[in-house]
Parts: sequence; C-alpha cells; structure tokens
Amino acid sequence: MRVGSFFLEASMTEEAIKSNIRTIRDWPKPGINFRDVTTLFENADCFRAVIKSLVGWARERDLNCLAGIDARGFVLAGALAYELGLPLVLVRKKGKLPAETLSENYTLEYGQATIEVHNTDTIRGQRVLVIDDLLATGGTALAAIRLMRRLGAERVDFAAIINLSELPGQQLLHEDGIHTFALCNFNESE
Ligand SMILES: O=P(O)(O)OC[C@H]1O[C@H](OP(=O)(O)OP(=O)(O)O)[C@H](O)[C@@H]1O
Ligand SMILES: Nc1ncnc2[nH]cnc12
Repeated sequence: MRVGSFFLEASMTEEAIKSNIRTIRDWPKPGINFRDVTTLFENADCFRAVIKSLVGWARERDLNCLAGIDARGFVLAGALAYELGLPLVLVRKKGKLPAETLSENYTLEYGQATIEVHNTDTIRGQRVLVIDDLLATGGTALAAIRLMRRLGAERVDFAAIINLSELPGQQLLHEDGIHTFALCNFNESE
C-alpha cells in the first residue's frame, strides 16, 4: 500500500491529518478504538487537503468511474467525483436502494453486514476507484470490490483516509491484486 504523504501539501503532514481524527475508546464495543473522521470533516482546511491528496493520487491512476461506500465514504466520494468529473456509483447498506440490486455479505471488526449496489451499466469495462474513510479488516472494501467485479469492472482500486495497520485489510487487498492508497496509518496503541 502506498501511504499518501507524498501527495500531501507541506502544511498537512500525515501526523497533522491524524491529529484531526478523534479516537473514541471502547466504542461501539469494548476493545475497539473507534477512529472518528467527523472531527476531520469539521476542519475545512484539513478536509480540503485530504481531498486534494486523494485527487492527486486518483489522477495518476487513469480512472473512469468512482464508487463510494455508505456512509462516511460518501463524503469523500462526492467531493472526488466533482473534482475529477467522473461518474459516481453508491454502494449502500442493505435495503436503501430503490431499484434492482446486487448484494454481498461481509464481516466487520464489530459484526456482520450486507452491502448493495444498483444493477447499473456504469461500471462495465471501467477502471473503478472504490472510496471509503477507513480500511480495517477489509471486509467492507472486499465486498464492494466483489460488487464492482460482478458489474463488469475492468480494474478496481481502493482509497481511504485511514488504514488500521494491525488489521488484515491492507494485506488482503494486496493479495487480491487491488492497488490501495491511504493517507495515514493507526496502530492499536495510538
Ligand atoms: O475494513 P472493515 O473491517 O470492513 O471496516 C471498515 C468499514 O467500517 C466502517 O463503516 P461502518 O460499517 O461502521 O459504517 P458507517 O460508515 O455507516 O458508520 C468504515 O466506514 C468502513 O466502511
Ligand atoms: N476502529 C474503527 N474505527 C472506525 N471505523 C471502523 N470501522 C471498522 N473499524 C473501525
């Protein structure tokens, strides 16, 4: 995985980004250090620097479609779609999409879930970037990637603000041949 400090403006280092992410201990259950990006979104300069970095990386990847993951991934994906001028497909939690859907089940750090996408032609033959706020076990990202492949994606990349470096997501995506980018890493001890 490439960590994004190369793309960050001099004024916004990896450490500066991390300092804008709040950690909530033992939430939503004991033992989980929840990395809360709402504090980063509330800092306009930091949010702009994050989008600028993601856009810089995305431009190098010669993409032609984006897919955002419900819910925090949507905040990033909408800004990237606007900036890059690319179509955006929404990957939603089960039961939220009104037309015909494809579904994938997955396991989270703290439970089980299902994500869905509309049965759209927009993905077929495209180089797609899947976007989320955070990569942990990789369950969500890999489920979204499976959906993109079922919809006929030619290539799928993945980008997030945060990689939880002691969880297996990064390695699993690498083993699946997914080009992955994150702006910062967190260890359990932080
Ligand atoms: O790598 P994983 O172990 O799959 O975990 C990462 C996912 O967990 C969080 O979402 P969550 O399911 O909490 O949903 P939310 O964005 O709706 O809060 C996060 O936004 C990622 O989507
Ligand atoms: N530790 C964590 N913090 C925030 N979102 C998460 N999703 C999965 N694990 C998470």
